[in-house]
Amino acid sequence: MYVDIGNALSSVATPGVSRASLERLDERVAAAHERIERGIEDREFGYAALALPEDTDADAIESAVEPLVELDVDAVLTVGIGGSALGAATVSGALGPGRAGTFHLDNVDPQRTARLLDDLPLADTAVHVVSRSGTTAETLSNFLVVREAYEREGVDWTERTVVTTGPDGPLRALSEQEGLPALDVPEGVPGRFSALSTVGLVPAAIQGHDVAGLLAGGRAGRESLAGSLFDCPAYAYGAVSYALEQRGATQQVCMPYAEDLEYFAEWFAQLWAESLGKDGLGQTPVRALGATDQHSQLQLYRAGRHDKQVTFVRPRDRPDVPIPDTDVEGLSYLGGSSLGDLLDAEFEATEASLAAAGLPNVRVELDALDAESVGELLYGFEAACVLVGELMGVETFTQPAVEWGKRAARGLLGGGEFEEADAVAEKERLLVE
Ligand SMILES: O=P(O)(O)OC[C@H]1O[C@](O)(CO)[C@@H](O)[C@@H]1O
Repeated sequence: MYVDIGNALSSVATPGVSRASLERLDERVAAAHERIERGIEDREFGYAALALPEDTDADAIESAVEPLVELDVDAVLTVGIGGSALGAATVSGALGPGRAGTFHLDNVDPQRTARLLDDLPLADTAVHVVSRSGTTAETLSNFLVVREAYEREGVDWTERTVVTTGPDGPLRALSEQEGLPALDVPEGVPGRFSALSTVGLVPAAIQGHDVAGLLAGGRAGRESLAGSLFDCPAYAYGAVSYALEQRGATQQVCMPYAEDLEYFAEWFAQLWAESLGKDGLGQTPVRALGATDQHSQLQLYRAGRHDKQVTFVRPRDRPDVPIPDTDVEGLSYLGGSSLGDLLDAEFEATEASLAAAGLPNVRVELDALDAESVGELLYGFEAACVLVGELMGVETFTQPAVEWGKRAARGLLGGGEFEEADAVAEKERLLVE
C-alpha cells in the first residue's frame, strides 16, 4: 500500500497540515503505536483485529466450505448486515466472481429480498449466514425467509448453508440443531474490523479466491506498522486524516478509481463512522466513485466548503480495454488510447483539480486488485482507523449509539417494553401533502 499525503500539506491545501505539525504529531504517533502494539500482543478487545492475519485459520475456512465447493455452486449469498456483510462484499467485489458470483442480503427491504430470491438459482446457491451476536433482527429475519424459499423450492438448504457466529445465541443454536457447518467469529474483534477473518473470507473461499494471499497481504500490513508516520503508510493516512479533521475537514470522501472497489467505500464508511463517530467528533464518511462521480459530486468537492478531505484509492495496474480508432470529429483523440488511459488521466486531472482549489486530498495506491494487495489495503485502513481512535482518545471498538434505535424498533415489534419505542409515538408532526 502506498500513501501520498503531499496534497494534504498546508503548502497546497486549506485546511492543510504543515510538515512541522506532522513532525510534532509524530511523537504522539509513536506513543500510540506502542499502545497499539501492546494491544495486539495481548489480543486486547478490538486491538485483536490487527492480529487477524496471524490468527485466522485459512485451512479451517477452506475445509468448512469444501462441501459447498463440491456442489459447484454458481452463487454465494451472504446473509448478514454491517461488518458481517461488508467485509465479504469488499473482498469478493475487489477480487471478482471467481467460481461463483456473490450476492448480499444486508437489508430487510421485502421487495429487494423477494426479487433476489426469485432471481437466484437456489439449488446452485450457497448461503453464508453471519452474525457475531447471533441475534441481529435483520439477519435472522432474512435467514428465516431464505430458508423458507429453499424449502418452498424443495432444495435442501442445510446442504448449502454455512454459519459464522459467536459461541452462543439463536444462530449458534440453529446451526447445532440442523448440523450446519459453523465457523467462529474472531474473539474480541468488532464486525467492522473482521474482514480478514471467517466473517469476510468464507465467500471468497467458496469462490476459489486466494484466502492465504489475502492473509499474507494482511501480514504485510502488520509488518508495516512502525513508530513513525513517515515509515508507515497506514499511520501516515491516519495521522493526516486526524490532523485534517482537527483543522476543519469534518468529512472524509472515499473515492476509489476502480469499479470493483465500490464496496470498499461502503466498508470504509462503516469502519470510519462506527469507530470514530463519538463524543461529538469523527469525520463523516462520504462514498464516491471515480470517474463516475466527477460528473455528479466533484462540483461540491472543488467549489463547496473546505470541510472535506478526499481520499483516492486506486490500483497501479489493471487489465485494460483499447478504445477503437475513430474518425468522428472531436473524438479522434480518444481513438487508439484505452479506457485505462482515460481513467488514469481523469484521476490525475481530478486530483490536480482539487489541489489547485486547495482542497486536501490523499492518494492511496495498491499494486493491483489481487489477493495480497487487497488484504494489505483492508489491514492498512483498519490500522489507520485504530491510530486515529488513539489520537482522538475515543472508544474505537464500541458502538453504543446504535443501540437506541434497536431498542425502539424491538419495542415497536412487540419484542419488549422499551421507552425508546414510546418516543416514536411522541414524534413532533408537521405533515405537508
Ligand atoms: O454481526 P452482528 O452481531 O449481527 O452485528 C452486525 C452489525 O451490527 C452492529 O453491531 C451495529 O448494530 C455492527 O457493529 C455490526 O457489524
